[in-house]
Amino acid sequence: MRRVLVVGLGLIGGSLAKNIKYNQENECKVYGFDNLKSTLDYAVKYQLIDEKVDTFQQGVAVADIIILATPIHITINYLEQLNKTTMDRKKIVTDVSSVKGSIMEVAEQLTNPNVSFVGGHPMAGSHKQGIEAAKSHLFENAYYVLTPSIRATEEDVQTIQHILEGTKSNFVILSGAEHDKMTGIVSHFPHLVASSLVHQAINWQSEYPFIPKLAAGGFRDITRIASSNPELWQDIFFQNKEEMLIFLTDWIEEMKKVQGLLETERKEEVIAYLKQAKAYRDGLPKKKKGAIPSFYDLYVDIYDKPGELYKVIKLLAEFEINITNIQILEIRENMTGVLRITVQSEEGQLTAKSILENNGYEVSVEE
Ligand SMILES: NC(=O)c1ccc[n+]([C@@H]2O[C@H](COP(=O)([O-])OP(=O)(O)OC[C@H]3O[C@@H](n4cnc5c(N)ncnc54)[C@H](O)[C@@H]3O)[C@@H](O)[C@H]2O)c1
Ligand SMILES: O=C(O)C(=O)C[C@]1(C(=O)O)C=C[C@@H](O)C=C1
Repeated sequence: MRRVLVVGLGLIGGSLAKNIKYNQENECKVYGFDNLKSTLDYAVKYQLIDEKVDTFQQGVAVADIIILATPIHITINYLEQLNKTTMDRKKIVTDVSSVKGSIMEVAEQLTNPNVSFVGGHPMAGSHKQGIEAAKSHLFENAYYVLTPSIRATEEDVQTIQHILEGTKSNFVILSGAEHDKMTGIVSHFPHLVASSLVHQAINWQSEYPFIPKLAAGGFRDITRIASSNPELWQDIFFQNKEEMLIFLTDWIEEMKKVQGLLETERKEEVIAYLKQAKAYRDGLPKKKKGAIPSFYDLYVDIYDKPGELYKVIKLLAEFEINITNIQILEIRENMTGVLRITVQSEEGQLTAKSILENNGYEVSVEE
């Protein structure tokens, strides 16, 4: 039995712990540590882990594999602690941090011969935080970046991939620098822009108090991520500060260019600008599901209450949405669970999403 320790049982750590516990039950025993007692108690109560440990060091002593799923600066601190810890055998250590450069800088300096570090970052998440938001299917079809340190062997990388097999994510090996450049572009910098758009609304709010009422689909879509955990994102911005500053300079230049186009009434160029953006956005790869033809799935959060499943199905039936598959992904006593509903077309998927959302359900789809 491999002993896996997950440190930090929030959204990401909780999701990974749950996933490993249920997919590797014959191969792995999952230990959990979190410095919030209520989180640790929750993990035990709802069986996201097999056993809790009371201190980081206690967990390290028992573990063969360690997953650090804490805020980035704390993960760096734990790496430094691991370096100083005497160990009787080798431990494979991975993390989930959204920034890899600063983590790898520390990881490459580790001198403890028993620590083999393989950096990790699942490219999926949510604006929610904490163990209550953990979902074992969170990483399905997502890319999962691995950044092995110099000391990690090919076999160590394979071991990490093996214990994470049940996430059904796609592993890709990148250097820390490649990772931070690309995630800076498609994740970190967009976050700053989303928050700045909200600030723009706030700044005009006193003059136009009706603004929030007009904030319909567009504003909500583009600013969803501004509802994320501010401490986490502050950490990400500063850990990837060099790249963020480069993108900020690029963005200001770009905005000045667009400002010029508007001021000088260059309508054709504005159409070309929007067309190019549309073509790129429309062409983003859809998440594929292997050799099986396209599915149109919706993930619906439901409560463990009698009649919940019936209510969802009834709603969709009333609007003549044809369901081709339905699966309860996880539901435990007194806890929210997730329903995966498959419909026949993209149109059906979007209609079902808006029907369910209008009836108070939280729904996500893979776009
Ligand atoms: N949120 C996302 O979308 C996302 C996606 C991929 C990766 N990540 C990365 O995952 C990591 C965790 O983020 P999250 O979204 O799960 O945050 P979270 O707030 O949901 O979870 C963090 C957990 O770490 C615990 N923790 C804090 N300090 C600790 C300490 N000293 N010792 C032990 N536990 C401690 C907290 O109590 C909490 O349970 C971050 O490094 C982040 O960059 C986040
Ligand atoms: O979906 C969201 O809310 C996210 O912000 C998830 C997201 C992303 O940018 O895609 C955010 C940070 C992570 O490191 C990985 C994924």
